[in-house]
Amino acid sequence: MSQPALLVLEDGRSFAGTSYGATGETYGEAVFTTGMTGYQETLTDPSYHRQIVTQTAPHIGNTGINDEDDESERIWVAGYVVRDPARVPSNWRAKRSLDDQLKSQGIVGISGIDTRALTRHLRERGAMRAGISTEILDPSALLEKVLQQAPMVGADLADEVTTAETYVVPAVGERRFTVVALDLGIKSMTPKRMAERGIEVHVMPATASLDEVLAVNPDGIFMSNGPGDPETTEHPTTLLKELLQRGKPYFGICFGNQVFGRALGLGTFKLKYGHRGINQPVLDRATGKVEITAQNHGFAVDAPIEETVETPYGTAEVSHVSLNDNVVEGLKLTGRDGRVLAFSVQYHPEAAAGPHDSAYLFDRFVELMEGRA
Ligand SMILES: NC(=O)CC[C@H](N)C(=O)O
Repeated sequence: MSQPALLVLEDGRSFAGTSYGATGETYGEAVFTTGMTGYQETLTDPSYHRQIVTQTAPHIGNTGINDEDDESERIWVAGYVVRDPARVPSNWRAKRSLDDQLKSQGIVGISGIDTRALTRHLRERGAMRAGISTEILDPSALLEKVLQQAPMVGADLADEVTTAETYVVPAVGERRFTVVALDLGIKSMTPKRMAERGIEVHVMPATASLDEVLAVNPDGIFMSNGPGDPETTEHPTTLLKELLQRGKPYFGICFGNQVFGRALGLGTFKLKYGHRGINQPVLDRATGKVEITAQNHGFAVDAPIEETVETPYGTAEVSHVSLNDNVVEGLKLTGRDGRVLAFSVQYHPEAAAGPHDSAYLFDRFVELMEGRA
């Protein structure tokens, strides 16, 4: 039997719908993603921790849940909003339905609401706190609880998603390089993309010390995607400064781009409603090429696009920009001899789910470690 559910946004707008997934109540930042496919990867991406995710694609759950596509060991979204869930999943890899998966992991969702109206509202007013409940069905009572929640600005969440212990993803074939990947909420596809290129990846907790990192004698350093406000990330930023000082090649993705920006002395800021989806156009300013990229970020680096920035480690510049709104999508650090020392992107070259236009960036990381970049 379908049970009623209520979604309330912090500005008082509310949507009445039907329970989807687990019953109960949940709170988080309401955001939307424009991915037409890849809901399994979205749900299990640790960067969505504490976010209530709305899918703009109206029909979700068609291919069920399989045993291969998880990006981590659990669903991380705080809540899930879909227009019209599939009643019967159908795919040769499907092991169970999305509804059952949400239920078994205790993820509260809502269906049957006008997700276009919700998305337009978030686009006009910005991402904001929200709550979903199957128990409190009075909008003003739920709103009261929404207003008690902590906002995303100022949220330091790496410790809540990072690995407890270091683990090693072995290189496929011959080991050519050793990389330390600081886990700020890493997606499982990222070390796989490196391993495919002969990189042995030591995935370390977000709290790993400089000594622990150097003990592995890494050829390169990587920092992952992850949830929360980059302005709160003190330890990874300090660690990265120390590693850049030592001339370690660096590659960062998403949160790793924001940490890199901060290590270079740049600021970060919250975007109105962020970039989430697998159809986001990005310009590579050096080549003039456009990539269609997978993205999931609510914050961005504040850097001058046309100018270079002198830093203690070299010259920094914006390498990639969003073609939708000119937001910084990549950074590059160059030494006095013109060689690239470190780089990062705000989007997801591991692209799970997503287009593979940006896979070349993992090759660029290899070239960086070979001293050829
Ligand atoms: N996917 C990510 O790494 C997101 C980074 C950061 N939490 C943001 O929202 O911008």
